[in-house]
Order: sequence, then C-alpha cells, then structure tokens
Amino acid sequence: MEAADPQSCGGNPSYGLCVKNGSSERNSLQFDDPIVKNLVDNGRSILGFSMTSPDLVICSASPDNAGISYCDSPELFKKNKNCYNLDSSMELSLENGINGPEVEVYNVHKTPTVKFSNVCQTIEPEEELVSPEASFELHPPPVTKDDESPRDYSLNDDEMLEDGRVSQETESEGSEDEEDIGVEEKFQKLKRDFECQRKELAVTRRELGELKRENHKKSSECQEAFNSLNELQNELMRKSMHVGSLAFAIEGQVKEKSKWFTSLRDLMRRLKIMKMEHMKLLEEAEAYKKYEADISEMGLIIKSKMNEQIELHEDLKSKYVEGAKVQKELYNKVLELRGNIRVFCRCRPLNAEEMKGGASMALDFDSAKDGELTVLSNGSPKKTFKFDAVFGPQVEQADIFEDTVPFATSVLDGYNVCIFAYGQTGTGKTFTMEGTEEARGVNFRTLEKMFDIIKERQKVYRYDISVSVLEVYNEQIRDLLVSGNHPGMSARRLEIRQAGEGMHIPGLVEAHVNNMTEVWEVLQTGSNARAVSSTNANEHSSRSHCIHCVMVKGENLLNGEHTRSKLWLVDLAGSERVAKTEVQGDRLKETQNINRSLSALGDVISALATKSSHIPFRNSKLTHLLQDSLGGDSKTLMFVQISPNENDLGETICSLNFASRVRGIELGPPKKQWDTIELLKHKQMAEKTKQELKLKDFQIKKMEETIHGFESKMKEKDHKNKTLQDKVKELESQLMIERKLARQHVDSKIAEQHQMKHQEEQNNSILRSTSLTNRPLATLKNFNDPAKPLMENILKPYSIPFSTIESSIKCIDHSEKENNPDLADNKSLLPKRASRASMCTMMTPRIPSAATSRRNSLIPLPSLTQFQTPFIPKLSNQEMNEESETTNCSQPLQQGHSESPKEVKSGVKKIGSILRRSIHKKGQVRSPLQHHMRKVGGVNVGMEKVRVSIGSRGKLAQRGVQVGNGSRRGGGAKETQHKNSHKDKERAWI
Ligand SMILES: Nc1ncnc2c1ncn2[C@@H]1O[C@H](COP(=O)(O)OP(=O)(O)OP(=O)(O)O)[C@@H](O)[C@H]1O
Repeated sequence: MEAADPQSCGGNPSYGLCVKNGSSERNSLQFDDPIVKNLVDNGRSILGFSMTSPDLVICSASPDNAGISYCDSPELFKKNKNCYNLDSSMELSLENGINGPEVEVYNVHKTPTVKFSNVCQTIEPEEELVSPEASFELHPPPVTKDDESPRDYSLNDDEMLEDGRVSQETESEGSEDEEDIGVEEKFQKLKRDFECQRKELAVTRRELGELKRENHKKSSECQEAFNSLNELQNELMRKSMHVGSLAFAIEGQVKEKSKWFTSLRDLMRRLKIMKMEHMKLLEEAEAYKKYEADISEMGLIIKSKMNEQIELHEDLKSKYVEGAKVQKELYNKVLELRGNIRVFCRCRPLNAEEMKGGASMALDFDSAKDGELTVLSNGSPKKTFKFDAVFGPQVEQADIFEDTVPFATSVLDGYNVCIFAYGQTGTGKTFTMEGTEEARGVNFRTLEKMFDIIKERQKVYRYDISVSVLEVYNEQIRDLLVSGNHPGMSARRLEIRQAGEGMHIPGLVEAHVNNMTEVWEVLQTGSNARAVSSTNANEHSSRSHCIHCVMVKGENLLNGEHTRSKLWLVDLAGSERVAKTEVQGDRLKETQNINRSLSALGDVISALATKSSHIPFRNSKLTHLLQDSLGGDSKTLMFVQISPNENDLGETICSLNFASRVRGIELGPPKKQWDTIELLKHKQMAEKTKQELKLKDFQIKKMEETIHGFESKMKEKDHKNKTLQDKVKELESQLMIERKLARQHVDSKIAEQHQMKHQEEQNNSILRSTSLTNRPLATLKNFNDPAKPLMENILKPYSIPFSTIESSIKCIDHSEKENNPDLADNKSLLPKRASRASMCTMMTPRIPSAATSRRNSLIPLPSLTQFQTPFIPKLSNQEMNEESETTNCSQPLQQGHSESPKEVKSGVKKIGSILRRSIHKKGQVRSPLQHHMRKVGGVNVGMEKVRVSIGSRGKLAQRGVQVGNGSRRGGGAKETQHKNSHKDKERAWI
C-alpha cells in the first residue's frame, strides 16, 4: 500500500489510498482527509510512528527520524504546505495514541500542533535543580471523551455509489454522442470495476481494522512507556529531593565540622605553644640541673681542697711544733747569752807602722776562748774584761762571722737585729763590718747568709729584701744610695719619723736586692759615697756613722704569716781624742760630732743598763735611729774593736769599759716583728672569704630554691599539658559523637522521608481507589474492559484538577528545600507532592524504580537551564489551570491554541530530549553524568570531598531507600523481571 501522490492523482487536492493489485494495476482510493495521506506516506507517518513497523512511536524529535519529524522540519512543513491546502491544518494527539478513528482532521484555519500531553514542569525556571531529569514531569494525556466516537474515514457504499453515479452521469453527459452499444459495454465494465473496487474497499476496511487494533496495542505500549517515564521522573524527583536534603544536612555537618576543626586548630595551637613552653622549661631545667651538677662538683672540689688544707694544716702544725722546738733551743741559747745584747771584742793586729815603732801588746788573749780579755800594763795584767767572744788579731773574718750567723737567722725569723762596731779610730771597725774584697765583712756575710737561708726556706717562706745605706755625718742623715750625694756636699736632709713599726726615714732609698751581686753593688755604692778622710790615726778614717739598713719582709707560705724586720749594720765613726789626733777645722768638727753621738750612745746604754725610766734616744741622730735595735725587743751584737798597741791602752780600756756596760744591759725578751699590715690584710681576707662563703651558701640556697621553683613550674606545666590533652581528646570524642549523631540523624531523616513517601503513596492509592469507587460504574467497566481502548481506561483518573498539582508545584520551592531540610520535611507540602506522584502510580502497573544512583554532584546540569528558560515560564498558574480545565473538557486538542508553533516546537524538542535523556540514563550506566560532574571541577570539588567523607552515609541512605522499599522486596523477582523488560523496551524505543 502506498500513499497516493496528489499530483499523480490528477492534482486534485483531495487525497486517497492507492492500492496495488497483484496485477500491478494501480487503484487509488482517494480521501479528502490529508491525515490519511500522512498515514500512508512512504510507509511512515509524519506523526512519528511507522505504519509498517510494530515499533510504533518514534518521537518526532528523535534523531532516528529527524528528517521525518512532525512539524519540526521546515522542509516537511513547507512540503506539507505545498502538498496540502495552505489553509488546512491538522492536529493530532499522541496522548490518545495513534488511533485511527480518533484522528480528526480540521480543514480550515487550524495550526498544525501536536500535543503529547500536558507537560507538567514541576520546577520553576528560577529553581536550582539538582537533576534535569528530575526537573520535569510528564503527565498523561488528557482524557478523550468517551462520547466522541472516532471518526470513520471509510467511505460508505452509498457514497461510493453516488460517486459512481456522479461519475456515470458525468461520463454519460460527456458521451451523448457515443454509440449506445459502447455505452452499455462501458457501463458493464464500470460496474465490474465498481464491484472490484467495493471488494478492495472491504479488504482495505479489514486491513484498516487490523491497523486500528495494532494502533491500540501500540498506544497502550506508548502509554505504558509514558507511565513508566512519569514513574521514573517522580522517582528522580524524590531522589533529587533526597539529595537536596542530604546536601543541606551535609552542609550543616560541614559547617559544624569546620567549627570543630577551628576549635580543634585553636586547641592544637595552644597545645603547641604549651609544648614550646614545656620544651623551654625543660631546657631551663636541664640547664639548672647542669648548674646543680657544677655546683655539686664545685662543692666536691672545695671539699677536696678543704681536706688538702686540713692536711696541710696538720702538716704545718707538725712542722710548727718542730720549729717551735728549734726556736726554744735558740731561745735557750739566747738566754744563755744573757739577754739580747751580745758583745764581741776584736782586736786588730799591729799594723806595720806600729810594728816598726816597736809597739808592744797590751792585751792578753790567753783566755780569749772563755771570752775574757786581760789588759796588760807594763806586761802585767791590769784589768780583765769578759765578753761574749773575744777575737784576737789573728782571727779571720769567717771565724768571727760564725758567731754572727744566728743573728742573720733571727732577722729572717722576724726579729730586729742590730750589729754595730764600736771602737777607737783605726781599730778595724770598717774592716770588721765591711771588710775587703778578699776578706768580706759582717755586712756582706750576713746578707749572704740571709740569702742562703732564704734559698733554703724558699718553699715555705717568701722574702723581700731591700737595702738602704745612710750615714750620720755631723748629726745629719745622708742617703748614700742617692746619686749626686758626694761627701761634703749639701744634700737634702732626711729626718727620722716614728712609725708604727718603728723608726722610719721618709725619702730614704730602699734598694731591692735579690742576690749577692746586687747586694755587693749596693754596698759598694754606699761605701763609695761614705765620707772618708785621712787622719793621723787612720789613713782612711771614717768621718761618719755608716748605717746599712736591711729591711726584710717575710711571708710564711704555709700559714700566711708576714713579718717585717730590720737588720741594722752600723759602722760607727771612731772615737778619738782631739789632742792626740790633732785635728783641726772640719776634722775637728767631725770628731766633736762623732764623740758627741758616741757619748749619747753611751748615755743610752747607761740608761738602759740602769733601767732608767728615761732613755735618751733622741740626744743624737745615731741613738734616735738605733732606738728600735737598742730598745729591748731586738737582738744586738756589738763588736768592740780595740787596738793591741800599748800606746792606745787608754782608749782600749775606755772602749772595753763601754762594751762591758753594754754587755751588762739586760734587754727584755726579743719580740717577733709581725707585719701588722699583713695581719690586718689577712684578717680582712679571712672576713672576705667568710662573707664570700656566706654569699656562696646564700647563692646555692637561692639556686636550689629556683631549681625547686622550676621543678614545681614544670610539674604545673605538665599538669596543664595533660589537662589540655585530655580536653582535646574529649573534644575529639565529642566531635566523633556529633558526627555519628549527625549521620544517624541524616539516616533517620532519609528513612523517615522514605517512610513518609511510602505512607503517602499508600494513602494516595487508597484515595485513588476511593475515587475510583466513586466513579461511575460504566467507567470502571470500561477500565476493566480490555476491549475498550486502553487510553480511555488510563486517562480517566487524570481528571483531577490540574490546578491542585500546579499549586503543589508552586508551593514546593526546591531551592528552599535544599537550603532548609525542615521545609523539605514539611508534612503540609508532602501531600501535594504525593498527589502529583500518585497520579502515575495508581493507574499504571507499578514499575519498580531501580535504586537510582546518587549524583556525583549537586550542581544543576547545564541542559536544565536551557530547558527551563523557554519552556517553564510559559506554564503560568492561569495557563496551567486553563490547561487542566481543558484537559477535563471534551476537547483536549484545543489546549495548545494559545501557544505559538515555535514555542510548541521548542517545548516538544526539549521534552523529547529530556525523555530521551532520561530513558537513556535509565537504560544505560550513569557514566555520562559522572563524566559531566567530573568536568564541573572547581565548584564541585568541595562537595565532592564532602561526598567522599560521607560515602558510607550515601550507601546507608541508599540502603535506607532499599529498606524503605522493603515492602517491595516481596515481589523482588517480579520487579527485576519488570525492570528488565522495561529496560528492554526502552532500548527498543531508543
Ligand atoms: N783584723 C785586722 N786584720 C788586718 N788588718 C786590719 C785588721 N783590723 C784593721 N786592719 C787594718 O787597719 C786599718 C784601719 O782599719 P779601719 O779603717 O777599719 O779602722 P777604723 O776603725 O775603721 O778607723 P776609722 O774609725 O778611722 O774609720 C786598715 O788598713 C785595716 O786594713
């Protein structure tokens, strides 16, 4: 069967069916209705389904029949315009399926429109949809009135006869001039043709009936698909709602989580700071521990030193005991010497001149060993003197010094010692004291001995020796070590001052000597500077009293004792008789001064001998200077020098008498000359050390206290750290509990939602059943009557006013729901939503919704906005109400009159694309969406992370959904079968 070409049919605007016979004869059945032409055109309907294929509906916007789509191809439209009457239009409704009798043709002033259904867009244009698939809902087509019987496009026999008659009349009128026989034959032929055509028409009618039935089948399948599509949309809607609520819950959880994280971060920072402080305190504590260890080490060292000192002290004590013994022995010897003044008598030998003059010896030295000296007069003993020692003319310098050594020792022991030589001029005083280079005198030897002893004592004692050399010349003190002081020259006068430690001459040069070389130089310097002149008695007579003052500072290294002692080595000027020496001028003056000072010395000695209360030390410079040595607390050694010449006997006896008086002086026990300054210094040092020890003890106590304080602080810090760590742990545990509670809350919400949905569905089903029961029995009969068209049965329940659905759509603001789960959970809104969903669930066999997988992102797909913008705004409230009303009315095909063809086109396109996409999504894996969501990137990253963190919850939710659908599990096998069949159908459609 082919659609007849209008042009081939004589250019008549009317159309018909051309039937090919087996004899290749082409008979055409012409119809005025262009729809019939469309039905048979190329075996495919421009309505979108094939007349020859059982696959039925191919969506006009389907890419499979893009070139044959209905009304969306301008070419076809143009072609149709060219082919049909320009003014004619048609209007088909797929809502009622492709039902031949239901196809109505309108001739004039009709706009070709196609009404799939009243597409109910549940999502407002401004809404942020979660899923485009969930954003629309296709409602079943409006009800076709039962009383509207489908128009039968078949031609009646009468009409055909009339047509034949008409054609016969026209032919007969046209063939008046033809022959009668031919007419009869033609008539018969035409009659036969007519009969054939009638038969063919009957066949065609049967075929048309078959086509109708097939059409019914296809329409029922289409309705099923439509219902399943609605079901899927509703499921998608529910899922999107669920996803929105989940997203809101997640957002809340994320916010709470961020708060917890910030608090946790703060706590961690505090903990870090506390840890840093703890580390610092630990370091300080370690440092203090080190200090403590150092202090303990110091204490140990001090203790060891103390022990050493104690040992040394003990050693010194023992040594001191030994020294004390020696000292006692020496003291006993001194006592044996009758006091502290020892007098040695030395007689010089006769000089060559005296020997020439035949001088005789006036002294007897036979008992000299016993310290006795006998003065002879004319060969007979005149007087005997007893001295500590008597040295004859042949006694050498060294022998004399042997008895002098103890005085040197006494000086280093801290005693003041005075060794002086007294005697007549020229008797050898200078020789005894100074000596010569070959025969050193007492001065040199004493100092030498002293240095020897110092060397011996250097490990125990430390000495400082300085030497001053001065002379008393004409009652003036002269410093012989000052350069430029020449004899006879006026020099700066030195005065004697009384100091704490004795007599002191300010400005006197003190030459420090460390060895005998230096001593010799000093002695030579002084000797050279001494005033010496030649007299009758002595070629080199000393005209002054020469005094060597050796100052000794000793320090006992063991006990720290300091001593300051003096050794006076005095070479007195020789007494002489003026008449005898016959001196004049300066020599006389010098002699007078010398004798005066010697007389003063004699007076002092006499006073000391008689223990006079007044000792005239100040009568002369000499006695004043030797006050310490003669005073009693020093040791004195006097060499009384005598001449053996009988001519000098008088002077000898005077000298011996003087010496005898000196020897008779009983001086008190010598006193050790302690260095009081050093003693004071040591006392101060001892006090200082005591104070330092006290301070150190105080510091040690303070350090111990600080260490104790730090330890207590450390303990406090440790306690604080522990408490903080416990707090952190508590907070973490609280956070975990909160997370668990939030998860449980979300899961419970999801479960509640599912339960609510389930209940609502049940309620709605009950309501629908009640509404069905309230319906007329005829309708129910029709519904249950399989002979009736399925669309009639299906579309009946959709008589619910659409305004309620629309209002429910309006009321549900998805954006608000997503941001406010309470709103989403609002029970007042749920029935509206449920009423919309129930329209699909009640009347169609329930297609179990497969557990739709969660979307990978919550952001809307780009296609949604494209879809919403042109289409959704058109569905205003009024329009929707109108549409719902018109849906209820008997003319469903007139609903789209208010819409322009372009809008309808775009709407149809979008609906088709959405349907295709949703079916494609249902039939295929959701990978495209996932792929798309992965591409979304930046915005979705945060939520993606959150999703990862709540993945288990998502699973739980999915489980919850499955649990919520537990009632469906009973028919699980059936459902799966149904699913598979449904999917197979979808694939077949695609
Ligand atoms: N024991 C002695 N052995 C040898 N020579 C001596 C001895 N004593 C004195 N002489 C000599 O006698 C001389 C005079 O001696 P010295 O100058 O020492 O006497 P003096 O007492 O100091 O006289 P003055 O009082 O005038 O100074 C010197 O030449 C000295 O060498």
